[in-house]
Amino acid sequence: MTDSIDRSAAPAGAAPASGGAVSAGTPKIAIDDVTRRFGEVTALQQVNLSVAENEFVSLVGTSGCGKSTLLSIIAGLDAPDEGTVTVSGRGVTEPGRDRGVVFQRATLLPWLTAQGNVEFALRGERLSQAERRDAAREVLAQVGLEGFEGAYPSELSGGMQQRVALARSLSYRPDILLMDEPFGALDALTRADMQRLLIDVWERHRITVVFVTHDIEEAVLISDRVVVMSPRPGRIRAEVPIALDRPRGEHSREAPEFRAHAHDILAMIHERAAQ
Ligand SMILES: Nc1ncnc2c1ncn2[C@@H]1O[C@H](COP(=O)(O)OP(=O)(O)OP(=O)(O)O)[C@@H](O)[C@H]1O
Repeated sequence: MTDSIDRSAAPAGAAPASGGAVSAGTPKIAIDDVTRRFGEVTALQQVNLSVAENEFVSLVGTSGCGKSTLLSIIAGLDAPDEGTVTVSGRGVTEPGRDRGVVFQRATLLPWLTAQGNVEFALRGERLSQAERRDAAREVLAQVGLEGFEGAYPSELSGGMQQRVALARSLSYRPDILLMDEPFGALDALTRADMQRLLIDVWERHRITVVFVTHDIEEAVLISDRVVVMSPRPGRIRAEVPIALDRPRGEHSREAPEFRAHAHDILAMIHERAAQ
């Protein structure tokens, strides 16, 4: 559990860190008292977090506060030493096609085209070759890659490669998208394009997203809720519901609430880092 000092220190507008109480209804993702240690390092200590269906939640915090570890545990790529994670009411023990994962590097298969990479992800589905081809084309079009189906990864820019990675994860229609700094390696303009794309995809698919980022403005722009983590040991410091109208876009940055949220979250991170 988050300690009482953390709760009382949360600025106005920040909900105290908590378990299932924040999200209404049955949580899509429930993280209960999760602890993960790597030798002497406690990457996560008794972390509690609920994510509602269709919610967009970002994890922010200084380097080493356990964001990637938490995401890996939800993905089933890592397991907690203590505590439980459930997705749609079922305990997570391994990766599954209900959860798509997008990392900072696109990790595409270099010998396959964009189309081939998406089709490869669909190989486990019961689809005819024609259905697989059509499904891949459709999802590539959704991420703005119409006309680039035949391009190989080496022929695509970093942003386009990330679009293919996103298409690949969306192709098998997961309930949940887990994204670890997916735009971290992109230049500022491409990053802004990708943020717009992700907002569009999320609004269209109404998928549940957990998104790790170092960029606080990015988190505020796209999230329903920003979870602020603190390091050594990794814990949830506060949960900040983002009071910005949707649909979001560049105009959202002009809203006074945008500045206020970004300011508050930055203050929380720095305050903790200085301790
Ligand atoms: N496989 C591992 N073996 C040993 N230590 C690990 C391992 N994975 C993570 N850690 C440690 O656990 C802590 C949390 O790491 P994690 O990568 O989850 O943090 P993070 O918040 O995602 O950091 P960053 O923002 O730099 O990616 C760090 O101290 C890290 O060194």
